[in-house]
Amino acid sequence: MRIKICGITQASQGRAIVQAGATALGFISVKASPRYISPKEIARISQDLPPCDRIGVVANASREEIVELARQAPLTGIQLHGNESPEFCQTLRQQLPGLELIKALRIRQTSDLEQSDRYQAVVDSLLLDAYHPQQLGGTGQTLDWQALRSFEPAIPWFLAGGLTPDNITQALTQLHPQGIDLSSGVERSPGDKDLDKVHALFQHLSRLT
Ligand SMILES: O=C(O)c1ccccc1N[C@@H]1O[C@H](COP(=O)(O)O)[C@@H](O)[C@H]1O
Repeated sequence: MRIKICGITQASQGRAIVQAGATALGFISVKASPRYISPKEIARISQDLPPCDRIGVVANASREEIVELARQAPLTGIQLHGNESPEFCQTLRQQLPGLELIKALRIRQTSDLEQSDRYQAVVDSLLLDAYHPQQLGGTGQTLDWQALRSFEPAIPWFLAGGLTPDNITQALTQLHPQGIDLSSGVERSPGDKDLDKVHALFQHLSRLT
């Protein structure tokens, strides 16, 4: 299973998190977020990381802004966390053929899962996050895992939204995503990761396998 820890702002924390077992790190390129990090800083942190996927998280950015982000920072993928349309994703995929595209869907009610049908041919992976009226992400709000049990898209998906070391076992006994994504659940404050929580997460995960 892929394990993505999002909202990295410090090189030493990024390194320690990959050494603990994360397969992917997420960097928030959304200026309104308290976890925002510039492309230059992403490039600096990436220089010293063990091998891992490096995902830039954007929300309602223009194609030009995303292409520029990918030019400045050595990313392996882009997570689209806003209201990007399937057509937008398809064109972006043609512009950035080497990069993984992850489309985040913010789920308010079970019927919102139907949106996924329109994205499966134009992105590499999906990510399900909880809906919040004021915040785009990093909210700490969980999804109704029971309601997701029938979610079986044709492409890989990440479960996100309020996952923590304390609830990950419960989530993964109900659901079998190809990846999980955690941010605020392994933090001391926005952008400052708590390595004790990260290690606790991997302990819980090791008991599941
Ligand atoms: O973390 C942010 O600040 C953020 C801002 C804008 C878009 C996405 C953001 N984070 C994403 O939110 C989810 C879940 O976070 P949490 O575990 O509930 O705190 C995760 O996919 C982050 O990539």
